[in-house]
Amino acid sequence: MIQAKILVIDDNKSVLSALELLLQAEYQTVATLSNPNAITSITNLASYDVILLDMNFSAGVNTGNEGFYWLTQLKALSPDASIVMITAYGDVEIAVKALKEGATDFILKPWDNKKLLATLHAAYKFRQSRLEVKALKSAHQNLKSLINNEGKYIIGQSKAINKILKLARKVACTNANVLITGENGTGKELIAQEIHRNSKRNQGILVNVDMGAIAETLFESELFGHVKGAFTDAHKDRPGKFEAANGGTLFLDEIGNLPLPLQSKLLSVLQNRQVFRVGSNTGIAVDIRIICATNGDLESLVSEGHFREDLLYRINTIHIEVPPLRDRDDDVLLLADFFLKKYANKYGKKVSNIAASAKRKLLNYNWPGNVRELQHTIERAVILSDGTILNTNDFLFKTPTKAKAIGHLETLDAMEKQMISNALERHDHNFTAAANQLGITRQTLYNKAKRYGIQ
Ligand SMILES: Nc1ncnc2c1ncn2[C@@H]1O[C@H](COP(=O)(O)OP(=O)(O)OP(=O)(O)O)[C@@H](O)[C@H]1O
Repeated sequence: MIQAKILVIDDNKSVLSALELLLQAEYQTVATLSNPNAITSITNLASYDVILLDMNFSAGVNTGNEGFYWLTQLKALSPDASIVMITAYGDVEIAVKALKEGATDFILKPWDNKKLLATLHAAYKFRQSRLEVKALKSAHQNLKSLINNEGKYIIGQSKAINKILKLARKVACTNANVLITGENGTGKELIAQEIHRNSKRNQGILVNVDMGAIAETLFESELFGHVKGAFTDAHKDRPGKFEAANGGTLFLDEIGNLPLPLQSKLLSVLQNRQVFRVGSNTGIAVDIRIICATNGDLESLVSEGHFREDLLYRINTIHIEVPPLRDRDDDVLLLADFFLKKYANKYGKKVSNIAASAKRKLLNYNWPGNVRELQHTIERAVILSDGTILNTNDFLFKTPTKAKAIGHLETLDAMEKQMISNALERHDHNFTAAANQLGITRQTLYNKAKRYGIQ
């Protein structure tokens, strides 16, 4: 017994009972309707998988026009149903018209039981595939919006970040290739996400390829895909990242790692907008926008002969340079606060603030690992915290803190204040050690720190 619901609409009562008898043996639910005007009163119409619809209802009329009318009504009320038309007055022309107007199939009266059952079964299968495609499409759509909006937004108020965001949003609506450079952990990937999110391609996905994480032997197949048998482990056809990013954006991180032979292949893809899977001579058209990133100096790689100059010019139509965090003082505390709230919430901690002295410590630190290091520092401190405030002791740095330049300070007082602050940071607020370094007594240091409001 097939777990499906069939509705038969025909004004001829003997046809209805014959069909009901035949179909009840095969299908779980069979309903009949002799007057099509009553379809609007069927509350669960959309739950019927297949509707078998007669084409003539008024006595003496056999044009089929009534059937076409009810076909349109049913399609509007239950767009996913498979509708099979049935008539005693059919010809090829009517059958073609019915299919064009959305019927799934067409049956002539008198019918052959076996053929009718086969037709209805095919119509039922067709409805199932249609529903599956619909579900997959919606899952795909959800997945895309999940990938594109991981909730990672750029936090920052420094001049540098504002300038970058302005530029990123400006170039987003074009198809220009973008090169993002900057030290590790400065937020290059977030900027690529921001560009994609603000572009017309945001209905497609942003595919991320970290060239630093792929073994060199796999580069080609990862990027361009392969066909079955192209190499020993190629057991089946597989699309590469270029094809996966079709209609969206391809983010090539650590582009400096791309070996020279593949640089030529990348250049050719960018020029011809088609990819060839490894082992295939058939080009596949791709519509993608490329964003590349590197923490290295591509100009130097070019002069050393490790990077193609023509490729560099192709990928750097727009160049975005992200400064290191140590040069974005205005962002440090904003980011620290953002990560504090994020991780306090994630780990269910009460901590909600950073002490003024600890803030100074964060500001005086060099952040060689940039925002990623700040993020991990705060996460660690939040996990280990017991109270509501993070103190200097919660931040332990292995590398030395940066000494704030004092050359630009204009008064002796300002210089002294900065020197005292630097010494205290360096010695983790150990007053004896800081006083030794400055060549003053502990008490003098204490008095001066108090006078300058250094805690
Ligand atoms: N301005 C920012 N606001 C919020 N989070 C940020 C910001 N910049 C970086 N991050 C976070 O810091 C981490 C590192 O950022 P991202 O991966 O974008 O840096 P990257 O420059 O691409 O690093 P790499 O060169 O190592 O690939 C990520 O978790 C990211 O979410």
